[in-house]
Amino acid sequence: MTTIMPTTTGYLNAADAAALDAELMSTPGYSLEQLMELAGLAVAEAVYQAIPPISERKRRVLFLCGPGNNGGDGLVAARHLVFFRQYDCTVVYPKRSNKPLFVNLVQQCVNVDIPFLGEFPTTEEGTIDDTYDVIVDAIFGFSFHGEPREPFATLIQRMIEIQQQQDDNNQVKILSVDVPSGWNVDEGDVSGTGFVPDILISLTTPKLCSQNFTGRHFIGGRFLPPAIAQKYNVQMPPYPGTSQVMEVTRQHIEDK
Ligand SMILES: NC(=O)C1=CN([C@@H]2O[C@H](COP(=O)(O)OP(=O)(O)OC[C@H]3O[C@@H](n4cnc5c(N)ncnc54)[C@H](O)[C@@H]3O)[C@@H](O)[C@H]2O)[C@@H](O)CC1
Ligand SMILES: [K+]
Repeated sequence: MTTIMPTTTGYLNAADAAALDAELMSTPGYSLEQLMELAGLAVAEAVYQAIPPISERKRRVLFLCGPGNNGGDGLVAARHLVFFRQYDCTVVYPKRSNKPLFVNLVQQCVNVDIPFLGEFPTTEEGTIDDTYDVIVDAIFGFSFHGEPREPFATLIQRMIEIQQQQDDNNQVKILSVDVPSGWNVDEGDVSGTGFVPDILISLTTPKLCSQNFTGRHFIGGRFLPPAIAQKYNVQMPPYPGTSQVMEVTRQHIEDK
């Protein structure tokens, strides 16, 4: 893991995360397409670092994509991982947005032969398919509130079932994008789903819910202008070289 200096980020609550996002896209600023492309590239890079390629075969990656921009980050990441070459990606995208941005992102995935499913894949015997190396949870991000509704509640339940049926080796890793889906953005798993990902990639800066997260934690989103960072009292981590992500520890995040 890269060691970082104690110049690092704090935690953002849901309201500030949404305000920061809006500010990034205020005029003149970034477009949503730009930010999503960079966010998705960071997610792909985090997958690559956490579950690196192996020589025997391609890694299998299952993306669970929700109805909003968190799901869009997943669509972008799936495409980038295919271009990284050692990964086979499958996308579960049950509630497709008809906005042009999302229609295009889906088509870009189809163009690189990524299969799309409407629900969590099962085996020929009808059991849950747990033969993936990694599941990317891109269901809900910082705009999630309340209790998860269907069909996404079932997707979250499937991730929990896969974790429960694994032995200590934990073959299938689960990587959540920005917020573990089903968690309250400020308070964490208050509805008691029991879902805890192995890996989290926080975009721009960690959200409050990740304060007690003890798994591997990456930060991505290398696009924060200094004035906005200062306004929200957050800092970009010192990303190494050309990397879009940086792995951090809880202490790094809190040592402001
Ligand atoms: N600031 C950043 O760094 C960027 C953030 N992006 C991503 O955008 C995300 C936020 O995107 P959005 O604001 O679109 O929101 P989300 O993707 O968090 O989710 C919103 C969607 O979920 C639905 N929803 C909310 N609560 C629900 C519930 N209880 N049951 C079922 N459905 C529910 C809403 O109706 C809406 O369709 C971030 O978390 C991040 O992943 C990137 O795409 C762009 C850059
Ligand atoms: K998520």
